[in-house]
Amino acid sequence: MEANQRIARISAHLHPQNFQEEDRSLLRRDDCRAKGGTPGFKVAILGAAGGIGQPLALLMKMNPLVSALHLYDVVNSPGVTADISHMDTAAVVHGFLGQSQLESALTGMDLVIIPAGVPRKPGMTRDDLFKINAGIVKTLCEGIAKFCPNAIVNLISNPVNSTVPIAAEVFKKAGTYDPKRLLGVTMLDVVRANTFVAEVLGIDPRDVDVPVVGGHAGVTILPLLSQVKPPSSFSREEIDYLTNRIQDGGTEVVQAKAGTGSATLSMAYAAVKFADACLRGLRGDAGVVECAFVASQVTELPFFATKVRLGRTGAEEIYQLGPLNEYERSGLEKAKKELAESIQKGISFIRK
Ligand SMILES: NC(=O)c1ccc[n+]([C@@H]2O[C@H](COP(=O)([O-])OP(=O)(O)OC[C@H]3O[C@@H](n4cnc5c(N)ncnc54)[C@H](O)[C@@H]3O)[C@@H](O)[C@H]2O)c1
Ligand SMILES: O=C(O)C[C@H](O)C(=O)O
Repeated sequence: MEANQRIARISAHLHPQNFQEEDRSLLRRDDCRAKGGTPGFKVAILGAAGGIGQPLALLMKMNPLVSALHLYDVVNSPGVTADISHMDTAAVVHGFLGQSQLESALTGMDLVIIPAGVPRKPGMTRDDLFKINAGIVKTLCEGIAKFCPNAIVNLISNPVNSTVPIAAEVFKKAGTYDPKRLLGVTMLDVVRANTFVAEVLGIDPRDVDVPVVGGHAGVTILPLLSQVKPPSSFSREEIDYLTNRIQDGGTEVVQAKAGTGSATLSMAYAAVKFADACLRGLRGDAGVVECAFVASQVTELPFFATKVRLGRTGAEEIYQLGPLNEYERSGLEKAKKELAESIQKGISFIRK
């Protein structure tokens, strides 16, 4: 490559506002070249300049499985890109600003993570975000269907119980839908559940595994405390305390942030934990199992969060719920009632 081409390539990914059509082929070639020669996956973050997007970009830049990291937003992506790109880790970082650069941001991606959209303020439910976020998710998924239809999608934008059905409908309309590749991110519920259960048991949260099923809002978040690992028993008081705290974890943060947003740092941690599991699955690692909100036949609902096995093609196996106690069976009925409405709301938004 000529010296002037090398400079143009560097300039194009540091200053996405100056991005020219002819830069595209240079960027593609650059994406194929992981610094240090390590092969890896290409990952895009849509909403990369936001409260979740920035720490998520930081942590993905540190992930050795990532060779190219595309940071897309409608504002501020040049600054975030310049900042993150100075980290001396292998992933090559490119920034993309605004709808006209969505194609370049998405082309060739293996994994697309979507934290784009508005967060809650105190007093709001996640469903109150539907009005704004439904349209954002629709537009971004139309881009994915066009420019990287085979990518795995990790959808974070709320209300997840509705945005995942929206994404599915967009992909169906475009003829690109593969349920295995569309995953609603519920990992933060598991991260919280592991932490709160570990506090009660007085053990290291890294040694705890709590399956959290259902969906990602209020009563639809259903921790299965009877299936906690290591096997543990809880008093009725502890079960009530843990179930409520896990279901209200998001609200706890929204209230503490007092109008400035919702969980961003713990969410970025959870998103990276989940994205890393997806990438290990894509690489062909065996036994990668995490909870996610996916198309499912575990209940009568078309989508449901359970443990899934992640493989080369996405969510390759959806696990059944396992034995539930009376408390969990009653929680499941409440969860399904609310979930059914949220799922239908998402589907109707596209089919209307
Ligand atoms: N699934 C979960 O567990 C979970 C956890 C926390 C937050 N969330 C949700 O994640 C979303 C983002 O939260 P946040 O705190 O990062 O919000 P934020 O407002 O800080 O950031 C959102 C970013 O999205 C960008 N954006 C808006 N429209 C866009 C578009 N059309 N294309 C690309 N980018 C666009 C904004 O410019 C902003 O940078 C919210 O909907 C929030 O409720 C989900
Ligand atoms: O609670 C929110 O609005 C954000 C997110 O869904 C969370 O669980 O923290």
